Amino acid sequence: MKIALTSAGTTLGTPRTRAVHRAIAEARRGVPVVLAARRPLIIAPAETVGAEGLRLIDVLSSGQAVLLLAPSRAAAVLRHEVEANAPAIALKLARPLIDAETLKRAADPTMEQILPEFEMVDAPAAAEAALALGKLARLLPAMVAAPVRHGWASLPAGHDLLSVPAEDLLAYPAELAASLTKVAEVAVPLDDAKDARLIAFRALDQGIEHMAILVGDPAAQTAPLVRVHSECFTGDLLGSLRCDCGPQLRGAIARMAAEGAGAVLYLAQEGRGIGLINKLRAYTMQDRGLDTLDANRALGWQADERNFSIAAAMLRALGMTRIRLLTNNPEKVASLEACGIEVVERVPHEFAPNGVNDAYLATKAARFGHYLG
Ligand SMILES: Nc1nc2c(ncn2[C@@H]2O[C@H](COP(=O)(O)OP(=O)(O)OP(=O)(O)O)[C@@H](O)[C@H]2O)c(=O)[nH]1
Ligand SMILES: [Zn+2]
Repeated sequence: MKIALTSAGTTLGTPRTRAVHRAIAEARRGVPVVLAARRPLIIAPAETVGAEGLRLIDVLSSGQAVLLLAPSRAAAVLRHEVEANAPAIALKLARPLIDAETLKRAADPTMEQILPEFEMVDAPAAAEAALALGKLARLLPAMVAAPVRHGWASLPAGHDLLSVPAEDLLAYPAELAASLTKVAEVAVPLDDAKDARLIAFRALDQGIEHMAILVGDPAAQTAPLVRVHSECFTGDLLGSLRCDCGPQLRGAIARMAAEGAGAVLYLAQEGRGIGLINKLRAYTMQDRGLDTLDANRALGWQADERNFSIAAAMLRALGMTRIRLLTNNPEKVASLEACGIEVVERVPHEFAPNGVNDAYLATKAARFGHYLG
């Protein structure tokens, strides 16, 4: 099959999310994809593209090849300031594209920073969508990109690449929230709340499920107690002392049990939406002296990449649009209200520092504006 035919979203009336899911799978394997736009690009993540992928880009593209980075990462690689609000910064790459290892190091500040001098050039128009694909794939937001060669669609078999519309990548977060469906509901008595039920929500995104943990019958209350909790493998499951997530999760459930009702939304948005592996990389940067916010930025991510429209959609499906929110985070309140949820009260959810997470909590107060201590 040739490139033009694989552009899902327009063929057979398939939802526009389908091309994005396929592109995510290709990106994670390091296979280049065509970014369909007025000036189409062939792109692949710096983190996963190997020698073979780079060779394919060389064959299928012409014109200036670049490495696209988020401004916060580009500034470190270039060793000078860049426009912080630019959608992406482009660094010139010489052809043939041969050095996959250097590209990986340029993407990843946790690796040894043996880097050549890079030169900044104008970013292509579709650069933001290219970086969006890296982020959706939970890879480092660093993409190799080059203009698609004229006549690319008539290349021999074996060179057929998936094509994904740039606009579909940018529209994806909103499409995702709209795709949520309730798929299972069952009683699961918990240590801290015997009268608990789990309701699973599935979005059209590769099987990551979001859970609602209901204690009692919160929807029957005029403004039930709700905790919107982002998944934390290290804190929730392993009891990591680096954060406060474990005590916040168990504490929320215990409090709801004491009140007789409440709901915890357990969102598959690990590491404030950057994914577990990137959170572990952010921890490495924190061990080198950065705080939690600057560590995210050093990797090319924003401080908080969560999509709270998913939480709002779940609350609506559960019949809870007027809530008391257990949180210390003013952004969470604002984000939910922006999605149409009425937060009638913010209920503090503070736990004492444990000797390891003290600086993390202090940063949340000082730099994220959390109501703490
Ligand atoms: N990127 C990153 N994520 C972290 C770090 N520490 C914890 N997290 C993640 O932060 C998320 C926890 O956020 P929440 O519990 O919703 O907390 P919050 O936004 O700080 O607000 P509260 O409602 O007050 O707790 C989880 O997904 C954790 O994995 C870190 O150092 N870096
Ligand atoms: Zn945590």
